[in-house]
Amino acid sequence: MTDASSLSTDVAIIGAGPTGLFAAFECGMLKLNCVLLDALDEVGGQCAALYPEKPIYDIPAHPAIEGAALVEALDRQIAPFDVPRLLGRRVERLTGHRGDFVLGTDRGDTIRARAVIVAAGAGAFGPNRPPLAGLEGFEATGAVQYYVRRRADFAGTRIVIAGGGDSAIDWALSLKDVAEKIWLVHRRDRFRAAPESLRQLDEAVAAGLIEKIVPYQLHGLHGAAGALEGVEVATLDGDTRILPGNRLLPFFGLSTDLGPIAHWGMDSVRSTIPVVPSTCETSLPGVFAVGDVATYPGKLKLILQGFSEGAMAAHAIHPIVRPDTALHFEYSTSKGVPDRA
Ligand SMILES: Cc1cc2nc3c(=O)[nH]c(=O)nc-3n(C[C@H](O)[C@H](O)[C@H](O)COP(=O)(O)OP(=O)(O)OC[C@H]3O[C@@H](n4cnc5c(N)ncnc54)[C@H](O)[C@@H]3O)c2cc1C
Repeated sequence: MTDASSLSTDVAIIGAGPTGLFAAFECGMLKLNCVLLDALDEVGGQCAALYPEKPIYDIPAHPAIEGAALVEALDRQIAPFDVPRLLGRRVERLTGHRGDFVLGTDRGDTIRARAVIVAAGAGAFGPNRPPLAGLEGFEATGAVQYYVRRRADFAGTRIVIAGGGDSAIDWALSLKDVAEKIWLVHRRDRFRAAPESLRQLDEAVAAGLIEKIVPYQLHGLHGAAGALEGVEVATLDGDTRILPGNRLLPFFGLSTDLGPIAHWGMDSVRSTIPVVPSTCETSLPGVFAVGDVATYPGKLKLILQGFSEGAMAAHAIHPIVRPDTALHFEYSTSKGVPDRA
């Protein structure tokens, strides 16, 4: 849906990442109507926008599934419920109270909802960018990128990868099969990643497929008109060298920002929203939070945890929307899912 401007629903779900999509399924199973809203033009949140080709290994019953494939499967799972979606719209305003909320988007849409699920993940997420002179010009041509959407785009390139965590190492390992050369730059001698990744990194370094550049940090970019010809790196003592890369992939983490959500009156702590662990209700009655944006003691920012939070929130919302109908817990049956082929 692209031009709807006024809608009424049982549940408004802000964020169509993996947990927002699955929360829509759980609402559907309980016969609660919902609407999905997302600031991005496509569903899937981080999985679609940041790592569509990266395998995910910790989704139950999927030994490995790529980000895009997971999103496609979640989307197929909610298809029977015909959930309206307002994409490319950022929710800016939330007013009202438990049982009667009004949401407003930056495109002028108005959505009335009896309950709200905030599945906003990292909020307005973006990469932490290195402070290098002339960076924008190289970003504009794609010589500097922060995500790998298609490995094929890096075929035959000479890539400088910067960072010392899982993303830097995983992408170095993944791209070594297509790139001409990979340098892995880190300001410390030691990398912090899963033991198996570190083992594979040692193997690739020994085989000459990846060259570790440590302890160095990014210092400058060389080239003209957006064409990268070299990446200058420096030690803390000021020794410099130039790596003749034509692509730079800095992996310095994501900066997170709740954006407008921070002004809706809910308690928040460092870009997350504390919730009651058994229901996922926030400090604002009738507003629930699930997935990466939700926090409570023991919270793991994993997709599988977001799925279970979506189920808990949907069950907690049922009495708000259907106060006169008792909810008898049932296992999933075809009864709950309309028109499944
Ligand atoms: C490189 C990488 C690898 C990862 N690998 C794994 C892994 O192997 N296993 C795993 O479990 N997790 C992994 N994760 C983490 C996983 O992607 C997140 O836990 C997951 O995406 C959280 O889902 P979510 O739906 O809560 O939020 P998100 O995926 O962040 O989606 C939130 C959505 O909300 C939207 N939004 C935010 N604010 C608004 C607003 N005001 N109005 C409208 N829309 C809004 C955003 O546009 C976004 O689309 C990885 C993350 C990264 C970056």
